[in-house]
Amino acid sequence: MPNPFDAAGSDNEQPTTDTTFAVPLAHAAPSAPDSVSSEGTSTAAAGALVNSATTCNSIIETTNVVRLFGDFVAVSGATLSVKEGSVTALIGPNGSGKTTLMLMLVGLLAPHSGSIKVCGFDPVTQNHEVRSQVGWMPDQFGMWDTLTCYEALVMTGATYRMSPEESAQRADELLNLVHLMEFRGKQAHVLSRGQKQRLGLARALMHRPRLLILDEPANGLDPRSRIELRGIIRELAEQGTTILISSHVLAELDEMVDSAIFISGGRTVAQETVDEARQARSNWQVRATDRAALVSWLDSIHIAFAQNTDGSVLVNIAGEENAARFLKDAITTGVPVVEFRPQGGALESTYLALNEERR
Ligand SMILES: Nc1ncnc2c1ncn2[C@@H]1O[C@H](COP(=O)(O)OP(=O)(O)OP(=O)(O)O)[C@@H](O)[C@H]1O
Repeated sequence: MPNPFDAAGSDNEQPTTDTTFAVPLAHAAPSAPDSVSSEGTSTAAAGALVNSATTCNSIIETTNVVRLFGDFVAVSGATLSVKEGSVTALIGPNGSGKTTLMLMLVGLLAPHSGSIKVCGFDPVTQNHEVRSQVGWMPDQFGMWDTLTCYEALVMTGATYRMSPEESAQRADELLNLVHLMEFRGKQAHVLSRGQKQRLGLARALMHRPRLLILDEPANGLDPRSRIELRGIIRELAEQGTTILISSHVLAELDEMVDSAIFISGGRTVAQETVDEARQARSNWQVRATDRAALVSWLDSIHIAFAQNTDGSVLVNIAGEENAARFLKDAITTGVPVVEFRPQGGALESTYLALNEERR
């Protein structure tokens, strides 16, 4: 039976690649710290897999999670907490361990040490419970290529023990949501990369998961589809779905998420809200129609600045309140400011600062 989670491979495989879809719904016991096999891990009795949740404040809690591949430490200490109902970004450079961590959260890889709780359940020993509540969209699309889009979704519904009627209805609802209705009867292999991403998202949403984990979902999407994806994510969040999303496009995340977890070298290094990140920004770009007047005013108030090639200047002001005061003073003084904005996105600033520290 197809695996809606796209099972991870063994230690020698890249775990993000979909390799097998044969997952019985009643599972065998785990043998951590090996990779959780596609044959599954939980001793939970097979039953309806569609989300029927209890509530908790932190939907994800991890403490000192470590994952090795042979001698290589891919995740060396991940400690994080994701609040129920939030949209949280997982941000880090290439190879920092984001996918490995996500695979452990969804129960497709077992940690070597540390603890993981996803809505109170251990993804290894309570794999069945975790899967019933989590929708997982891997960064690489693996779909049963010969199935049509509609069949692929209905098949996913079956793996979650949804009734044929419910699966059929949900499949059409989701094909509409991700704008793939015109491909409903087309085999998945004819889809473009971006269309496959969208089908992957629909698949992850089939069982109305309480928690959605998305690994670089915007990969391969055109600008319009990216905007739509942001809309879908915000809408799901408004409906109460908790979302953990990894992406390298930080400017997009600024608009999409409430908070971010930063990971570097396999270790979680910071967690902050987007509001906090905005507050922490200190580089502001100012442009005036009369540049000489701007420069002379900055000199008179002893504010250091750097001149940009586009005619604007860069000033360093700590905190948004000070920035607002600076702008008010400039205008009151008669400096003809036409542009005043923070340089770089909120999360980008934190990301750069954190990675600068590590250099
Ligand atoms: N199955 C595996 N076997 C050996 N090494 C692995 C395996 N999976 C991941 N790694 C290594 O673990 C590290 C973390 O990989 P991971 O895919 O989690 O990073 P990432 O942060 O998701 O990167 P990216 O942003 O490029 O997608 C990398 O150095 C990677 O080569």
